[in-house]
Amino acid sequence: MALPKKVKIVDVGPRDGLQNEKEIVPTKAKVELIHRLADAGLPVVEAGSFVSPKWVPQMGDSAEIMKTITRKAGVSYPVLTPNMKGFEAAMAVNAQEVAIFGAASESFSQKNINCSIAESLARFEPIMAAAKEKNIAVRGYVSCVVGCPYEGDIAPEKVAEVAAKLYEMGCYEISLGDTVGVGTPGKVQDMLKAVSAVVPMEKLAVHFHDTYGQALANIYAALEMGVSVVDSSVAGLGGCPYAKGASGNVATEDVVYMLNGLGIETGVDLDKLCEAGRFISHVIGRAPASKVSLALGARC
Ligand SMILES: CC(C)(COP(=O)([O-])OP(=O)([O-])OC[C@H]1O[C@@H](n2cnc3c(N)ncnc32)[C@H](O)[C@@H]1OP(=O)([O-])[O-])[C@@H](O)C(=O)NCCC(=O)NCCSC(=O)C[C@@](C)(O)CC(=O)[O-]
Repeated sequence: MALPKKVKIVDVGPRDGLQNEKEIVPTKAKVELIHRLADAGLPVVEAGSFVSPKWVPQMGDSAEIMKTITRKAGVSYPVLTPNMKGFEAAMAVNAQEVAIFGAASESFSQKNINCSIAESLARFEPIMAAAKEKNIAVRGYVSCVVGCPYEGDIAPEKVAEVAAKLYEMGCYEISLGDTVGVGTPGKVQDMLKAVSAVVPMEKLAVHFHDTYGQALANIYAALEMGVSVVDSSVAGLGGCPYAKGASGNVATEDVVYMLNGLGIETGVDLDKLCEAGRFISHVIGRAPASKVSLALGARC
């Protein structure tokens, strides 16, 4: 299949990235990062997460962030909402898009959101109903689409089953998360084949962590199958607090560089993006986990 001409990049750095930092990043720096990402041309910047602050204290300032950011026209700022409490909190600060998050692994579902897959879907029902009434877009995540930190390999059919349920419930897009980054291109294509049999390919996004250095190859494999939405994290920030050892998402800088090389349009300014990555890396006291950012930095 021909590669897509355009790819939508969803930068999840301010959420997926910063939720896993040991030190809590100051709210002011998160706001600045979100502004810089929007200014670099990212059409979607995941801004925070309305989960329990006892579970993920790093996201405890999401309401403050949503109240403080200047929202750029044409940019979406989704936030995670695991239940009605989170959804209502997100509505109180005028979120226009939310994301619900389930898993294809029972064990991961229990560790991450303290309930079974079936219970999680039941919790999402009232969110979907309320979102429909308020005209709020809902994105659906499925974690552990290739492997699980507790159960090992996950069957593509199980991923397809959960993705189909989220799609039938009304999610406008389903993001397929390789939470622990164990996927390789063949496995990713097998998984996408199963999922696209029940959810249209144009409604699917891929979300790869780069733990084993496979993320770019996996993205290319997904593009070959017709996927045109890619999640990534500026400077390769992140990991999941309930997936020990998982490294950050693939770096947005590296994805943009690859897509530029393929002649695929993203609307993202690579220089501004690298600046945003260096900014947040300076705040957290680490070099960016983006090879492209390091290579371009070395040339300056
Ligand atoms: C889902 C819950 C809340 C269930 O947690 P629970 O303990 O089962 O919930 P509960 O309803 O029994 O409530 C317990 C306490 O939490 C409070 N609470 C309950 N809900 C909320 C809320 N929304 N906001 C704030 N507070 C909340 C509630 O008020 C109560 O407070 P207490 O009475 O003890 O003081 C919990 O398990 C949780 O917060 N988990 C966090 C999960 C998380 O954030 N994981 C990381 C994001 S997912 C991810 O990274 C993967 C992804 C998406 O990137 C894709 C991939 O890579 O695979």
